[in-house]
Amino acid sequence: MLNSLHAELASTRLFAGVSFDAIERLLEHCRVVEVPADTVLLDPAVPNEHLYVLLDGQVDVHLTTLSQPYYMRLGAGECVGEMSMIEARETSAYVMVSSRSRMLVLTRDTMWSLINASHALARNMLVTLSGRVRQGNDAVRDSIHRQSEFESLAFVDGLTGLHNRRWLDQAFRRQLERGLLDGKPLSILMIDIDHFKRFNDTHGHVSGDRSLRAVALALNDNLRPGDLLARYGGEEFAVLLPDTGAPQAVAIAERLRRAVAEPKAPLAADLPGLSISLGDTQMRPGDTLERMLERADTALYKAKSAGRNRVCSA
Ligand SMILES: Nc1nc2c(ncn2[C@@H]2O[C@H](COP(=O)(O)OP(=O)(O)OP(=O)(O)O)[C@@H](O)[C@H]2O)c(=O)[nH]1
Repeated sequence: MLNSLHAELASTRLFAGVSFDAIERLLEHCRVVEVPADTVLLDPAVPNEHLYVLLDGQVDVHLTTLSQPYYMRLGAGECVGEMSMIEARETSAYVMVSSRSRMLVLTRDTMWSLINASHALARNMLVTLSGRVRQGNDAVRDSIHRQSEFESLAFVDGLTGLHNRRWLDQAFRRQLERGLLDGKPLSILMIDIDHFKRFNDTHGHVSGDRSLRAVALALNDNLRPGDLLARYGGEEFAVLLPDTGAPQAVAIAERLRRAVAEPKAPLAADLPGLSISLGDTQMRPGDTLERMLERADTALYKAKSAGRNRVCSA
């Protein structure tokens, strides 16, 4: 019986390469148990008194609650409960038996006796613990990565893929502060699609969305790498042109207007074309983002009143 157990243990992480002569007597104190599926083996709220070496079956590790998906699934050859055994503390996770399992159960005393009796087992324990630390680090890194993905998603407009108003508020403000310090010129354009309500009413919202994306792409394709573009809201866009004075800003605005009115490769080729109106303004001493946006908006309103599909300056 013991010899067949040795054979099984020899293929586990904890007992790999361990000479059983030195520990045979200690193993006699251990139990091999069968545990049905859905048994909660470890629970952070319940003190743990055992280390389990999985001989057969499968257990799931859940980090926060058992109702959350498992974080890690462990099979034959793995062990659980070693950290709480060594530290004599509560377990750091839940462990639930996910399919009927056979396990060798060690008490804390037996575990320490085994570690004292076998260098190989002590080394295996170190390697196991180091693996747990690495898994912990990986989990932290993944969660930081996911968090930064969520944060960057919070700055992106879902329909057009452009940056959104929240991003604009920060990025434009930062750039304006830099401009005020450097004393270099800086311009802002406000852009609005012409008669977009009529377009939606005539062709439907789905076509409206496609055209909105096509306009966003045309704007993006016709700006320089350092220019900042955002969807301001609805069918309105805003552009910040760093290091750009009035004549150049008007030329860029004109290039954007043409790119939409006379697209080279229209994305929504099956839909009627659209035009945009633009208002531009330049940074003045002591300017604020709000004042610049307001002036650009007033200029845009002039462009609309003057017949649309044109650029007007503040
Ligand atoms: N399809 C679609 N339509 C939108 C979206 N956001 C805003 N709109 C529509 O854009 C239209 C804007 O209408 P208005 O503000 O009256 O302006 P307009 O019809 O473009 O007229 P002018 O600006 O004066 O040329 C509204 O009908 C909105 O519903 C969007 O994400 N998708």
